[in-house]
Amino acid sequence: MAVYTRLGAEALSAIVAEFDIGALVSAKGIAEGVSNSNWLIEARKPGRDATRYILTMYESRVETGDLPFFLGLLDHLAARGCPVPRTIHDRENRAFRHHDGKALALIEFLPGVSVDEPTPAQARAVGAALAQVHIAAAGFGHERANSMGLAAWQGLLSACGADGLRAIHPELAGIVERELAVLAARWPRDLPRGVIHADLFPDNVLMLGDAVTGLIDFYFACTDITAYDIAVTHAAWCFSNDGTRFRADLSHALLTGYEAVRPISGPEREALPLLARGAAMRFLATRAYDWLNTPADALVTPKDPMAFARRLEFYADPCNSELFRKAD
Ligand SMILES: Nc1ncnc2c1ncn2[C@@H]1O[C@H](COP(=O)(O)OP(=O)(O)OP(=O)(O)O)[C@@H](O)[C@H]1O
Ligand SMILES: N[C@@H](CCO)C(=O)O
Repeated sequence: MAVYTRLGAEALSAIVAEFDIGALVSAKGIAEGVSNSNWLIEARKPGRDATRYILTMYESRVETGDLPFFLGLLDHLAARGCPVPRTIHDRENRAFRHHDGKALALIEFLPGVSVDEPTPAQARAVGAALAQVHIAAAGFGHERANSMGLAAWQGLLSACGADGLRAIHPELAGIVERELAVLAARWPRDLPRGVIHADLFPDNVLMLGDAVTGLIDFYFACTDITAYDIAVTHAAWCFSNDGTRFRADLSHALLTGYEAVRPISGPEREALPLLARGAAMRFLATRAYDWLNTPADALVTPKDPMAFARRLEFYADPCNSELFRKAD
């Protein structure tokens, strides 16, 4: 269970008292998520119904210096009608505060559940919501470099070493060497850039039926190639979990939904096959590193790097190069 910090009832009540949300009614640790500690809390003002919130305590993977960017972005997008949670500021109008040396923030609770097996209608809605974020983020005015770009993939994979990669799968070192060389030589430099989510997996999208009710977990958000975010979302949504089965129906729906809100330009479309190889490499790199470096007794089970090696092979196959061509 990913609640790394224990907070007793007194501590939780004291934290809640720093916000103008009434008194604490209930608090429950949330098992999902691996980066931070999260609680679902309820608070009530006198004579009102209880309201739900998410309390997040940032653990070592999130830099406190990045919080003004992440939390400011949520407020910017929410104010422009995007389905993202607002932050609740404390009585001194601060978006985050500290407790026992760790940063914490209170975030609006949004209804919905994460889907395991998306339908085309759901993929379409996610594509549209992603495009809405790309447009709304344009006026945000703050920048954050992508800490998970090409240099980070190279660093993580070289830390794994060829022997480590071969221990995961006999062919993995060869795939990584070949693909990193292609990505380093051909990574686009002149495509439109903006703020991107960079990790829009199904577990970071809350849905009710076919509607997106929440995009969450913006803790990899950064300034990078806008179309790279389409590629990340494509890699995350359009395959079976193990990466063995490509879902053309979800791919078509995701891209169509996106284009209903923000057109994909000719150069962006041309670059998508390569950007998708990069997206697959990004998650292959972090998963391979975690696979080799997570202690056996850790609270979290590492995710399968081969699921993204298979996606990478799919995107690199010239037979699939038509995949991102405009349909219809
Ligand atoms: N604003 C919200 N409204 C409703 N539920 C939320 C909200 N934010 C988070 N959750 C719930 O908490 C869970 C964990 O949140 P989140 O994915 O942000 O955690 P994390 O540890 O930062 O994630 P990750 O490990 O994916 O980086 C989500 O799966 C969701 O169930
Ligand atoms: N969404 C990522 C984990 C967080 O970056 C993955 O599935 O590997």
